[in-house]
Amino acid sequence: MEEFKYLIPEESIDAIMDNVSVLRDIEKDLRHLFVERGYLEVLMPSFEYVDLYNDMDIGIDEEKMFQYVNYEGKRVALRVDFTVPLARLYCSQNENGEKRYCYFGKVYRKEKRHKGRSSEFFQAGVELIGKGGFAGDLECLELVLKTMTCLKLKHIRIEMGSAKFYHRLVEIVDDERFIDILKRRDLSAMKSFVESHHFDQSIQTLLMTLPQAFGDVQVLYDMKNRVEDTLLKEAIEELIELYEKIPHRELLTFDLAMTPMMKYYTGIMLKGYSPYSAQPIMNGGRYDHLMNHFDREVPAIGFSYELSHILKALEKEEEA
Ligand SMILES: N[C@@H](Cc1c[nH]c[nH+]1)C(=O)O
Repeated sequence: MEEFKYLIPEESIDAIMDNVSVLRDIEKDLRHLFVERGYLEVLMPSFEYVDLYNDMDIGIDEEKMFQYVNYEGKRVALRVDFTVPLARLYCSQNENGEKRYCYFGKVYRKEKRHKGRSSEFFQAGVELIGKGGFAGDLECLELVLKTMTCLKLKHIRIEMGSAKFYHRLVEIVDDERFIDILKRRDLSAMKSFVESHHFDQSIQTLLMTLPQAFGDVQVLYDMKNRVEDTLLKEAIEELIELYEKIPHRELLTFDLAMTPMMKYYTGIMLKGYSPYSAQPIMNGGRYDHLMNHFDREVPAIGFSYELSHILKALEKEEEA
């Protein structure tokens, strides 16, 4: 036993020792900004019923949850997401109208094979509940851009996509294989896929350009001229409108091939990238139907930073 006593389970990678003070500084600055903007800090419980996440079909497989069976014989999981419990909180407290929440804490997502990857994600995020449409999107995006200075990273890029665009496209294409091809941005697979279907000409051209439909706002203008479907056009126009109204938009780029990280996204989607992090340092988006699960119609939008990814990116950026 002696030689095993320093071993740790593969779910744990070692403690964060360096730069904890940097992490706390970032957290402090973000908290200050969120609270100043009217976001109420909440400390959410670490445990939720597995059924809550499953019934809301958020797109995180059950195998990714750390679970146990409690005394009631019900399965309980360590928190895998903050957005879902906050939607529950809003509905269970019978809230109405706009509510702004912010949070700092960990979510736990099991990796299949760990490959040195952590299963603990330290998130700092906000949820803006009850503010729909353009006004809500604008408030959220402005806040994202405002937070940039808190992160201490010199190089950041914010990518925007649209779940509305994605869902409509999936509906039109009506073949599951399309999703995987899109995720891989595999041009030759897309070509064979298109050839094996009888889509009309405009959809064919759209699908073939999609894997490379990322970049500055010009991508949106080009794609807008290319699509004929009303919903697809609307989704692109939403992004363009936001871009045109937002100040300090230099950091914004677009990706129409973005696939939703979470199944609950219904409108704009946001991802933050650092050249020094393989994984996104921020994820977010609009989720207008999540609260239907509680028989409520409440629009909402939010985002969360992955503080441990940011910390690692900072270390690498400094080295470089
Ligand atoms: N909960 C999402 C991020 C998010 C917050 N609000 C909306 N989306 C995630 O963990 O990726």
